[in-house]
Amino acid sequence: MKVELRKTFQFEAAHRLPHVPPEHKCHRLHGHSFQVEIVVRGECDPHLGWLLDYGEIARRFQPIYEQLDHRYLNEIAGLENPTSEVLAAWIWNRLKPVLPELAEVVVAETCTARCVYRGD
Ligand SMILES: Nc1nc2c(c(=O)[nH]1)N=C([C@H](O)[C@H](O)COP(=O)(O)OP(=O)(O)OP(=O)(O)O)CN2
Ligand SMILES: [Zn+2]
Repeated sequence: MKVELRKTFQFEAAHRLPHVPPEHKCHRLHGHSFQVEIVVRGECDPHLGWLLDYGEIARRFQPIYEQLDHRYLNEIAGLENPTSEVLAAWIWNRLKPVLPELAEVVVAETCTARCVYRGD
């Protein structure tokens, strides 16, 4: 039985988008409660009744979370232009090697906008 698990995390961070025109609101320093959804897909273990412990997803995401929470994202290597798209790919590149079942990274800066990255 193939299943998909979704585990959501929230972190607080500041950013600005240096490549948009100076009059764009996102050119200014501002902050978000970022929501990150980690999605894994695979075969459900018939004995355990799960693909992966949700807690295991959290443990593997934790070192990445610590690099992001309460940070100024523009100061982090690879996040000099921290759009949702760049951040989703940045998380994917760090998580996929330790979580091979990873299928999607979803990044939401606000309640109304989100970016989905599937590694391609
Ligand atoms: N494709 C992208 N567009 C925008 C990004 C992004 O990362 N990728 N980022 C921003 C800003 O960081 C902004 O903080 C979030 O934008 P927006 O959804 O427009 O925020 P609002 O809360 O102001 O949205 P409203 O629905 O208009 O209130 C901008 N664009
Ligand atoms: Zn923003």
